[in-house]
Amino acid sequence: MSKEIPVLDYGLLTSNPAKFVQDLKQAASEWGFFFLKNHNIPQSEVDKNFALAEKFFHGPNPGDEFKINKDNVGYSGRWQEGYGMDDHISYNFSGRYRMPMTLPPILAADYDRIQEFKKSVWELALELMRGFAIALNLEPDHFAKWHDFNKDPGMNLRFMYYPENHKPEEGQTRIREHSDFGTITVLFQKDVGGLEVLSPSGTWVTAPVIPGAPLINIGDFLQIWSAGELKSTVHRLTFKNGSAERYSMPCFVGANVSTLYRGLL
Ligand SMILES: O=C(O)CCC(=O)C(=O)O
Ligand SMILES: [Fe+2]
Repeated sequence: MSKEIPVLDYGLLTSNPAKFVQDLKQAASEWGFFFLKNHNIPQSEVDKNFALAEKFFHGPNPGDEFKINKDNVGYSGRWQEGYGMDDHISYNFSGRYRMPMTLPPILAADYDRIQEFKKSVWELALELMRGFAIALNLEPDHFAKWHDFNKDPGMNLRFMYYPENHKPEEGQTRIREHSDFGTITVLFQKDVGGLEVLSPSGTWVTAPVIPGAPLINIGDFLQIWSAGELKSTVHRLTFKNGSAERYSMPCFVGANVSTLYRGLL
């Protein structure tokens, strides 16, 4: 079993699909986490998002009207999560439909581009779901067919900012230990790492930042849906692992909001 988070080559999907599916299954059943290189999401778009996030989080507080709403869209300030102990700021671009004029002005101009970006991540996640289905001897669309981007996608693209904080108090974290609840998460990291992942042997392993390779993990629902074959793994960011300013961009991909999960199991 690998001591490090596996790095998968998406290029194998065309050159050697059987090997890709095998790697995918091994990574997801041992670690529940893997890096993916040679995917088709343009790095230039990822860079634009991080540049925008930097402008946004360093800009003025967007104000109450842009605070996170019942549709899980909007801004959350410091210490609003993790029972008041998590030190991060975020902006959630959930779902598919939203009028640009309701976005904070700094983000509004990029609305269409961000929706396109979400769609490209969504499509990548669907290809991975097909790989998982094949790996588990299910029909290829077994998971993917419940994820229709044109309906009511269970998607949240999140800009995250961890401010520099050299004096955290006892018990404070950047993001506390948790697993993600959906199907698949695709995490883009900028330049500063620090994410810790619980390894198969039960030790915390710090994920590197691999330029051009997002970190992908299985969510709770895919773990349940695969009868535990694919693992939803606990992860966290503590201050022990660094206090420098950090940007990340997780994209949480989940089944359509209208899906009655109970019927799928
Ligand atoms: O910022 C990160 O690297 C991880 C964020 C995360 O795990 C989450 O938002 O669920
Ligand atoms: Fe997470």
